[in-house]
Amino acid sequence: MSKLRVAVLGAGGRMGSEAVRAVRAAEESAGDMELVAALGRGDPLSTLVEAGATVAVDLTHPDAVMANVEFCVRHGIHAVVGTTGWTEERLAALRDWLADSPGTGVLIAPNFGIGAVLTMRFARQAARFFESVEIVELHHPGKADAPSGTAVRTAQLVAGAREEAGLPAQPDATGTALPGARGADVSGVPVHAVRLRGLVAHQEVLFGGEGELFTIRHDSMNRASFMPGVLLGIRRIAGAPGLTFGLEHFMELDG
Ligand SMILES: NC(=O)C1=CN([C@@H]2O[C@H](COP(=O)(O)OP(=O)(O)OC[C@H]3O[C@@H](n4cnc5c(N)ncnc54)[C@H](O)[C@@H]3O)[C@@H](O)[C@H]2O)C=CC1
Ligand SMILES: O=C(O)C1=N[C@H](C(=O)O)C[C@H](O)C1
Repeated sequence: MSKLRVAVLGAGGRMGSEAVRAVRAAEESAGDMELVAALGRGDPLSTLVEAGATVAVDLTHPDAVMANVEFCVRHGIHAVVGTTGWTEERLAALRDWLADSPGTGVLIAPNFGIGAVLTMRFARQAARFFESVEIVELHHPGKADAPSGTAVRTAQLVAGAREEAGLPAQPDATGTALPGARGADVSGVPVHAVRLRGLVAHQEVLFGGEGELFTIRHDSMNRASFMPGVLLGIRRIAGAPGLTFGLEHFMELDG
């Protein structure tokens, strides 16, 4: 079987440099992929074509990711995307590009951490049983966006499950508040973002009912924690044309 020819975009960054290491390590151990390009800011995207990349991993910046993914899709290069910033409008544009490039696959993974994916799944399952829910995400102070893509996705999943179950809006008697004191409202779920030196990537989903609290917490202690998910995405994306949103679709969670 031919090797997957992998390119990493954002290769000089915190996640990108870890992904370069992970792909090289997989090349040594499993031998099913090879790193053919490592692009930093300012490197031309044509390098991907010249290097014959078949899968590109994007770990750049919300301002850069759209142009990168559009280039990949238009050139039939599968993309595994960890970069955040995927609004509904952006996803709609991506679906249009993919419609013009059948056979090309794009994975958007709000979080590559296996435990983070499970957190989202379990939060969705728990949502209908509790009157109240709030999300606290905690990250390193170098993070460009707030709230995190993971927290937004978690809130959307929780909100969807609440709506399906016919739950009313959450109880909250707040009348006066300093702006931001109650967090950001994501689909009716308050999301609070903490930025603190020493943190990597962490999330708590807090559920409350009468006389009962239930907390789901996930901690990524380093960026190596995301790499099994990145490699899973690289290995699966060529067999999944179109848009896959969320690593859970490659994890056989219902099997
Ligand atoms: N899905 C997941 O599991 C994870 C996602 N992320 C996301 O990945 C993204 C990157 O995070 P970090 O590595 O912490 O950021 P970072 O700032 O350390 O690295 C980003 C790198 O991308 C480079 N860059 C910017 N524009 C570029 C372009 N057009 N082409 C090539 N390189 C470009 C920058 O120079 C920098 O080296 C963020 O959106 C972050 O939220 C981060 C951790 C896990
Ligand atoms: O910027 C980060 O660090 C992370 N970004 C992703 C997000 O916004 O959810 C994933 C993880 O939380 C780390």
